[in-house]
Amino acid sequence: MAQENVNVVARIRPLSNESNDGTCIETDPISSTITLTTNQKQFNMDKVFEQNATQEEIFGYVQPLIATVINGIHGTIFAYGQTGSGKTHTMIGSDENHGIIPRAIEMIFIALNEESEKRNDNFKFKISCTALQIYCEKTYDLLNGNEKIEIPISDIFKNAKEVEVKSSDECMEILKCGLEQRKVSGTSMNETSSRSHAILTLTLKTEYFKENKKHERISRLNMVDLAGSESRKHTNNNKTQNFEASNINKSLLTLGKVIREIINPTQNQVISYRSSKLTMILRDSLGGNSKTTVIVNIHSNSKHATETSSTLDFAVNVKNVKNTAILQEFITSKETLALMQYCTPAFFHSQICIKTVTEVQRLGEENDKLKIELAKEKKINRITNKVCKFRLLF
Ligand SMILES: Nc1ncnc2c1ncn2[C@@H]1O[C@H](COP(=O)(O)OP(=O)(O)OP(=O)(O)O)[C@@H](O)[C@H]1O
Repeated sequence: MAQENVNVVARIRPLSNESNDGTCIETDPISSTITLTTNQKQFNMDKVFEQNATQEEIFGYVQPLIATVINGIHGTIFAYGQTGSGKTHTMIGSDENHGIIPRAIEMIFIALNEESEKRNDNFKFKISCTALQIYCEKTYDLLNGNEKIEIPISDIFKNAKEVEVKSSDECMEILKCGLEQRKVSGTSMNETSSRSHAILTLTLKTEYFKENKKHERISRLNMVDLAGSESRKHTNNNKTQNFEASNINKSLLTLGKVIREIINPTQNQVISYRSSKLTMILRDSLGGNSKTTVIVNIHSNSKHATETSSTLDFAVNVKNVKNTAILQEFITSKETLALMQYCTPAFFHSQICIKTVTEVQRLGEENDKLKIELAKEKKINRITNKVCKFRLLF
């Protein structure tokens, strides 16, 4: 269970023609460095994608993370950056030019269907999805058809509507319907500006038998399209948009604060995950049990130099966050499976049961070891008795 840093990749969007002020950065893709030309400050990333990078190239970079989710490890990909920097373009894209989410869904279905064909009947899988939005510090379920019902944050994934999907097309159809409920509005910075953070989660359950043992894996892939930070200087917002922007900025500031707390812990400090809905949901992805990639989207026009600088500061900080991703596998022996027949299916699938099963399995294994030791001891006793009898004869 090795610790691993959050992986951070920068994607520079093409310069917009809002002004002819040129760019505020220089990039070196070989050393993955971005230099802010206003103060020559250098920022080191794990990878830098320049303006002409395609959606395929970006997806190619996150493919290994998706492969690990397919193999039973939790994963998170999230896009961070100022408004209009290309987060939704990167995560969702358009019908003609798919972003990470539709490509990831397709990859997962292809991989699991192939595995299923390869192993004949000895491989089953189930995929389900949830879609949430955090709008003005309230969490809503994008799949329940009623955007007005706020869902309680305590155990959010249990409270969210989870829909089982049988194909990538079905999954995309459902998520698209959900995303249509998302709060979006036209601002002076972006005609289709997201006013909420969207969190789409796929849960993958796979099972197969090996050496009379059932191997079950349950992993989650969180794909997050954050709302973008906004500077009042560059927007011409109405009252509602200003209220939304201040909530977005507040939750992004909390995200930054939590990250600074994780990387610079002080004695007895409790990380303030609970200070915002976003950090509560991303808790496992930042300093927890997940493999995480953050894509920082950069709007490099010179007039956005201050926002670009703060995005790059965020990138450098989040790169120092360490996660410990653990294989989410439950192995059950034939004996335990037999025992489980006495449980109701609901009980069987509950967390409690999984814990009980793991405990029963652990005790079973301990029992097997004890039996072997006992057998060895009996054998030694028999030999000792024989030696004693033999000695008595002489
Ligand atoms: N790499 C890119 N190549 C081509 N067009 C891009 C790229 N990145 C962004 N755009 C375009 O810029 C506009 C704004 O992008 P997008 O909506 O993805 O920004 P955003 O960061 O999600 O903004 P917000 O935070 O306001 O929702 C869109 O029209 C999008 O198509």
